[in-house]
Amino acid sequence: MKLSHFSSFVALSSAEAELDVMGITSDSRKVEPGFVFVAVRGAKADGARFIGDAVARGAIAVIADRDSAENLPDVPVARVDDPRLALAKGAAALFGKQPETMVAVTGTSGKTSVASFTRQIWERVGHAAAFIGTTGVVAPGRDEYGSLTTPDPVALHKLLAELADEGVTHASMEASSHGLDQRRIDGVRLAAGGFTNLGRDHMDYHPTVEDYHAAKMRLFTDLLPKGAPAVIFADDPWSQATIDVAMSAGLDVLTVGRKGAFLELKRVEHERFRQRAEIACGGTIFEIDLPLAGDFQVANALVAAGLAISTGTTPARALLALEALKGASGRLELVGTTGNGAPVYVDYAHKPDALENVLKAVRPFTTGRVVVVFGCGGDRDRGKRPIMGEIASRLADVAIVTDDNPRSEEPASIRAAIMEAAEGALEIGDRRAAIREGVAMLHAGDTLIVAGKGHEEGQTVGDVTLPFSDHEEVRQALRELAV
Ligand SMILES: CC(=O)N[C@H]1[C@@H](OP(=O)(O)OP(=O)(O)OC[C@H]2O[C@@H](n3ccc(=O)[nH]c3=O)[C@H](O)[C@@H]2O)O[C@H](CO)[C@@H](O)[C@@H]1O[C@H](C)C(=O)N[C@@H](C)C(=O)N[C@H](CCC(=O)O)C(=O)O
Ligand SMILES: Nc1ncnc2c1ncn2[C@@H]1O[C@H](COP(=O)(O)OP(=O)(O)OP(=O)(O)O)[C@@H](O)[C@H]1O
Ligand SMILES: N[C@H](CCC[C@H](N)C(=O)O)C(=O)O
Ligand SMILES: [Mg+2]
Repeated sequence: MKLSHFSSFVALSSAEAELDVMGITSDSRKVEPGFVFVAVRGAKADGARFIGDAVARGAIAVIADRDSAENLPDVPVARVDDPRLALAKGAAALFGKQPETMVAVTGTSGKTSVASFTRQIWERVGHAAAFIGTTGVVAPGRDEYGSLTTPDPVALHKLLAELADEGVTHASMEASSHGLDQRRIDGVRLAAGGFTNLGRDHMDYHPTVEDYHAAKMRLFTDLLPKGAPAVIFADDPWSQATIDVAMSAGLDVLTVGRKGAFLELKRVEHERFRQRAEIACGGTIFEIDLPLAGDFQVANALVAAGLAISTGTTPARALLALEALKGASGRLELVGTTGNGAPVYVDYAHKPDALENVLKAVRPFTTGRVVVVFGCGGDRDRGKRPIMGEIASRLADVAIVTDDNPRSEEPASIRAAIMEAAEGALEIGDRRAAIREGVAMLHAGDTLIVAGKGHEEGQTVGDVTLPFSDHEEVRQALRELAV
């Protein structure tokens, strides 16, 4: 491809426009001959420092910040206001294809669930559909474990082009606040966007909750074309602010939930492992049997149905498809029950609102005690630790505080920060031992939630990620208890 394909977002001389581009990256270590290197300022380093390295490895052109003051190398350097945006646009131009209908969902909690549900609805109605998010990539013939919630633009556009080549026509993805802030999806052509809710998260990255909300709002203000559908959960404290932003951006605002106008939740009857919902859409009432536990899953299902309907699926087919939904791995997932019938769930609540919701969700079906095993990640928002400690001790009968990816931090000090506000909690650092203790104490009528790691397959201590699965540990503990 000629560099001239980049001319809509970088100024190029006629000689530069004729250069052949073989690839694009913001990581000098990944540069191969013929690549364009984009120097971005990161959280840890300034990419401009690596321009020399990139050129030595064969970069034929560099895109950099207007004010990066590095010595200029012997290749053309295009100056832009926003190198991350240029990276996203460049990756989109270079890979050139994506599934025709794509939606993105943002919000503090529920993104993985909504994006997964949307894919399942599309699949059910006969589309070749993909999911891209925290748990990885799911598409016809693919089920891959993931790392970032929103992949970096180069990985993302490479994947989207592969999916399009494989015949995938529909894709739903998660838009994390990091991803939106870092322009990771600015090159994606989106048909619709979704919003679930806003709570405390990533306060290590965003200075204030307003800044965090604004980062999420880029989906509506900067990424969706005017008139595109914005499916917004209506019952969250941040719903109105989000609706206002989407309205001002000229989007077609479709609200869902008890206060929803597009999909109105009229009534829900909860059972332990399923719920029956009455949903009004365009004057018709649909009665839907949702095979999932947890109030919040009704909200997630409504946002997903809204996304599917607003991109062409009929309401009847989209809502009927909810009856066959499977929960995303590790989201209030029933992994087993003890001999005396106490259920054990694995859940991904690693932030305050999620923990609060999941503990409240199981209470109505717990005649005995709610037991929770949880921790907080190292090198992440420290402020959430006592908040989650307080929530666990208030909403669970037994809280066991353990380790969850301590990373570079001292595990005991993370636990101490949680314990400070977790009155009466037990502290068992070793997560395996904590899960065994939680399982062993269950009586008939109790419920155990193992929270924080969900689908994860490792425990990161220092720089090392050791294999670890809450699913596997729960199964093992249940087996041991049975003998
Ligand atoms: C804080 C953060 O978001 N960092 C992401 C960001 O890195 P960065 O730009 O800040 O990188 P940096 O290390 O400061 O380096 C600056 C630049 O110099 C380059 N460099 C560096 C060294 C070198 O030798 N040569 C070189 O060119 C780097 O490639 C980079 O372009 O951009 C990178 C490429 O997209 C990401 O891989 C990286 O994610 C890190 C690994 C990460 O842990 N991110 C997490 C916090 C994250 O993004 N989480 C969200 C939300 C999760 C959720 O709640 O669901 C997600 O979407 O996953
Ligand atoms: N709509 C919701 N409202 C509140 N809590 C929710 C909601 N949906 C899910 N949760 C809780 O949040 C956890 C994570 O859910 P999910 O993975 O769908 O969200 P996410 O936004 O993708 O999270 P992450 O940003 O961590 O990837 C669940 O295990 C559950 O505890
Ligand atoms: N995407 C989130 C996931 C956190 C999961 C939890 N298990 C932890 O390690 O803190 C993050 O990287 O902050
Ligand atoms: Mg997610």
